[in-house]
Amino acid sequence: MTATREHLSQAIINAGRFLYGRGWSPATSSNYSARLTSAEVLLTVSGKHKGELGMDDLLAVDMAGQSLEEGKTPSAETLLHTQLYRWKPEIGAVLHTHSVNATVLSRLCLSDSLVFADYELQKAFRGITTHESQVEVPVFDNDQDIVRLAARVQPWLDSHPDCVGYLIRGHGLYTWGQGMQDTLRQIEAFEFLFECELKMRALQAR
Ligand SMILES: CSC[C@@H](O)[C@@H](O)C(=O)COP(=O)(O)O
Ligand SMILES: [Zn+2]
Repeated sequence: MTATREHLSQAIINAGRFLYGRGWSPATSSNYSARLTSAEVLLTVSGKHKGELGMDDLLAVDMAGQSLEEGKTPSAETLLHTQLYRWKPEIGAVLHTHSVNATVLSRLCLSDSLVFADYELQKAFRGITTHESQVEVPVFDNDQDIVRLAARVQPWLDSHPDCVGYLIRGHGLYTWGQGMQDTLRQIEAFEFLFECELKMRALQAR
């Protein structure tokens, strides 16, 4: 195993323990990846418990999402990862989670996107320097056909080069960053904003 692969594998395993511990990757849900080279991505295999990942629970895929390792099945959502690495060469890690708050908020949102504004924590996202900004998060309808879902995500990415993440309705969150630490910070920031938004809505409904 190369030093890069070993290092990235450990980063993914650690991320899984953290995200499962926070309750954001329950019941084998979620998938995680990191860029190995310009042509290959290290990704979780399908169906494993994400709090108990081992070195063997990761595999390399090419940028078309094809497995490069016999006997291992890549995540069912591989294409949603590889499309992000193809979209921006600076992306080094992608995390997909299934928190309760992401699931509930995405179901409450009847429009095509959520907009966060006036939260100081927006500055946790790459490129944002003030609360006086807007973070728009698109919400795509869920689809078991991942090719079709990826095809609906792509035009949004192409027309929103500053997009920092998206929700899939009733399903979960995708976000990305230059490295695993950036991406974990964005997951935490999203989860904070989702919880604030749900609390605000609950109080306003009284
Ligand atoms: C346990 S249900 C969640 C899955 O359907 C899927 O959405 C998911 O996130 C994990 O799929 P996986 O194939 O293990 O990467
Ligand atoms: Zn999922």
